[in-house]
Amino acid sequence: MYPEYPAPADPRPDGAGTVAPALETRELTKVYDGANAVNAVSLSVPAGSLYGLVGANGAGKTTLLSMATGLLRPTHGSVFIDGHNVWSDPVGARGRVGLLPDGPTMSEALPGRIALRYVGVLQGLAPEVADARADDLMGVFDIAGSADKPVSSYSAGMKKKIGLAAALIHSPSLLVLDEPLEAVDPVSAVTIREILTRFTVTGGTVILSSHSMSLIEQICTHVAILNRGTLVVSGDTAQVRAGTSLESILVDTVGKTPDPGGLGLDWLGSAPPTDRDDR
Ligand SMILES: Nc1ncnc2c1ncn2[C@@H]1O[C@H](COP(=O)(O)OP(=O)(O)OP(=O)(O)O)[C@@H](O)[C@H]1O
Repeated sequence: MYPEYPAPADPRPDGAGTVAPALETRELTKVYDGANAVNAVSLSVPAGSLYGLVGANGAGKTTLLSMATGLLRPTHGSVFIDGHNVWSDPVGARGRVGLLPDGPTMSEALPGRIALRYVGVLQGLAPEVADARADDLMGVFDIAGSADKPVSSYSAGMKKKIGLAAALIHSPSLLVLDEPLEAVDPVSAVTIREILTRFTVTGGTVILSSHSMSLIEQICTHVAILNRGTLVVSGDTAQVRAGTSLESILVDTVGKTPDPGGLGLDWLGSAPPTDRDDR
């Protein structure tokens, strides 16, 4: 069940003449132990965009995406998916989303094909449709050979792929992916990138978090940079880059460019310990 959360005072209309963003967060905030993990983030993800979310470790990406998809209760703020409030209209909002969370996505005791069928049926598909789509997806992601093995036996990259298959199986309009290419081999990464690009060409929207600046620069139409929970910049990727690289913008934003001579690790490179005197 979804936690109760008050509807915002002025929910965004989805009415005639208005194209609602695929995802919109307004003043979204999460406080942990008195500190803002996410700090009043207002983000608008246009329908049909491939939106990258970047930031250093602990910047708040997972927390933001978890709140945006109704998995985590915000301390403050609101979220709309295709104009539907995630908290006051969870059925209208959540069915439109395919989510690849950071962590386990399904019962890992089940064989891959059965796990996918289970997810598909839970999403409202007829069992035979879920079976057919599960086979299609496992084929595309090159894990069909492991369809009858328990998901718990899959490698990290295979788990990522079956998680992505689970996110896609009900043909959502919005894909929310936390680090979709983490641990995925380069060949499979090309396939996933093609799938995501094709998904947006056919009208879908993707928001993904990644530490791969080259991935974001190559496939994302839009990008947002988070730093310590705060949205630093967002918009069209080329405009955000402004002729430089995302990596240098991120490093400048975080402000921790290491001085190679000043890391305080002078002992690194010294001879390893030999026999200890006290042995
Ligand atoms: N359940 C929790 N309890 C307390 N603090 C948390 C919890 N989850 C996250 N945090 C804190 O919130 C901040 C943001 O964490 P989050 O996981 O969203 O960052 P991230 O950008 O996804 O990081 P990474 O790139 O390392 O995955 C961090 O300071 C983290 O320690």
